[in-house]
Amino acid sequence: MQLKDLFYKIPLLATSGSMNTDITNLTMDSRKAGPGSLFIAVRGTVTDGHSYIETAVKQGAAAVLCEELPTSTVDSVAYVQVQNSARAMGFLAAAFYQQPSHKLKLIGVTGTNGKTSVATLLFRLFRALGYRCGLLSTVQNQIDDQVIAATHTTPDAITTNQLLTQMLDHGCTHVFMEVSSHAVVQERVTGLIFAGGIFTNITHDHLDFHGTFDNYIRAKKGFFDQLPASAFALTNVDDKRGLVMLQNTAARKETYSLLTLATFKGKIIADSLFGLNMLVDNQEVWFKLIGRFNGYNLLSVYGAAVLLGEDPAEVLTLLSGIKPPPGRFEQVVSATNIVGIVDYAHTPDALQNVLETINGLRHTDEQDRMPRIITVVGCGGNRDATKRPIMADIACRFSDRVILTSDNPRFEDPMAILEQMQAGVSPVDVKKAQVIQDRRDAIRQAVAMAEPNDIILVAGKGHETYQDVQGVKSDFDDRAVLRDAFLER
Ligand SMILES: CC(=O)N[C@H]1[C@@H](OP(=O)(O)OP(=O)(O)OC[C@H]2O[C@@H](n3ccc(=O)[nH]c3=O)[C@H](O)[C@@H]2O)O[C@H](CO)[C@@H](O)[C@@H]1O[C@H](C)C(=O)N[C@@H](C)C(=O)N[C@H](CCC(=O)O)C(=O)O
Ligand SMILES: Nc1ncnc2c1ncn2[C@@H]1O[C@H](COP(=O)(O)OP(=O)(O)OP(=O)(O)O)[C@@H](O)[C@H]1O
Ligand SMILES: N[C@H](CCC[C@H](N)C(=O)O)C(=O)O
Ligand SMILES: [Mg+2]
Repeated sequence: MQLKDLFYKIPLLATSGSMNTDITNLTMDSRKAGPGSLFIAVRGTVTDGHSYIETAVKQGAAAVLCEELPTSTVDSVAYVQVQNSARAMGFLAAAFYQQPSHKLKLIGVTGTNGKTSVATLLFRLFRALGYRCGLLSTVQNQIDDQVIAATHTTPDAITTNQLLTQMLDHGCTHVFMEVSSHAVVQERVTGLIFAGGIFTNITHDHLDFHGTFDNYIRAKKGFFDQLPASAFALTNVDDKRGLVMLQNTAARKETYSLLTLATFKGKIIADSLFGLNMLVDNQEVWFKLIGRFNGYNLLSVYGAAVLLGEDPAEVLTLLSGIKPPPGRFEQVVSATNIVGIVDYAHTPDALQNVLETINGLRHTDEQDRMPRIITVVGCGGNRDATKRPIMADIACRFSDRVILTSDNPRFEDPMAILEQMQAGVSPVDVKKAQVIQDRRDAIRQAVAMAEPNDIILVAGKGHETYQDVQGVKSDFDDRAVLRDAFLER
């Protein structure tokens, strides 16, 4: 494709060299640039892509897109200056891959918690309805049965358009993707045409990146602001910010609620360790998912499916048979009936929801003993530090015993993270909490402490199969560690 054909919707500030230059690939990483590449220089959080323009050119890049033209240029290379390269990259990537998002129904899910759950349920539901589908999620990307490892919750614009093209080639008609707040701010979803957007909820997270909660809200809202009039925007009106999200959207506004009037109305009849019994638009249904928060997820999935033209009764029948995604309230039960629950709760709200659910589900046993809740939890390094003391406090308030441990420390000192968590434990709860830095030892200790019928919540890593320490990812799977600890007991 020629360079000039890529600039649909992008105002150009200046150009040098030939706009007829042939472009065979796009990259924002100089290390991947080569002959035929258009290197896009993006200003990042760690470094500035503009510093690598010369390297990319030396490696053979055919053209450069940047916000600031370099002082010395190479005659055989084309240079294009734009106001915002990250934004331009969104439109360029869509143009380079010939607008794959226009040719299928792309649904985006945003919110602090529930994105993976909702996107995965939609993917499974639409496959059960007989469609070929694609999924872009934290756990994995998928084209029907083909699994493609995910590096991010929302991939960059080039990867997304490339994956959408593969999905189209496979015959996919529907694609469900998570839209993280980082992705909105970094323009990773710019240039995509969505058929629908779903908002789950917004609570404390990522304040390291967004600075303030208001900025975080604005980032999420930015996704709805860019939806076209042909799309639907489906929001949770029980969330304080549910309607704010839709304030400036051109899309058709639709709502769901467990508490009030809405386009899609649900009510929880019963919540047990075996699933949820709900009324959805006055139809009684049993679902395999657990917890009130999953009532919201299921309702949004139902609403989106109906908005996409599916038959409500058929949707409910199929949805009632669908299992939760991996690492979300996943149970591992010991031979002596100690109930292990592995859950991806890595925000204060998610942790509180899961613990409230567990508290609501436990009953006294035959000996009239109330099962204890033992929580093993940590917080990730190089991520929002302000959630650490809050999560430790929540763990203690809603559990009988707590073991604070490492999550993915990344490049931080694990003990420093744990000290910040400990600072949140209120004096009345100090006796409940202990620190065991090594996550395997922490899980083993929880198992050693547990008696039959007790519940061990291992929170924060869910489906993850590694632990990231100093940039090195070693094998680690909470579910496997728990299973082994049960066997060793
Ligand atoms: C904080 C953040 O979002 N960082 C993302 C961002 O990186 P960055 O801004 O730090 O980039 P940088 O290292 O400063 O580099 C700037 C530019 O120079 C380029 N470069 C750099 C070095 C070089 O030698 N040559 C070169 O060309 C880089 O390719 C880049 O284009 O852009 C990169 C390329 O798209 C992402 O891989 C990277 O994700 C990092 C790995 C990350 O951990 N992101 C997390 C926080 C994230 O995005 N999470 C959300 C989910 C959050 C949630 O909702 O829970 C997600 O969507 O995954
Ligand atoms: N609708 C919801 N409301 C509140 N908490 C939820 C909801 N759905 C799931 N959770 C909790 O949040 C955890 C993460 O869920 P999920 O992976 O679906 O969220 P996510 O938004 O994709 O997270 P991430 O930002 O990491 O991609 C779950 O393990 C559960 O504890
Ligand atoms: N998408 C979230 C996942 C956090 C998961 C937790 N295990 C951690 O590593 O902090 C993030 O990137 O902040
Ligand atoms: Mg996710």
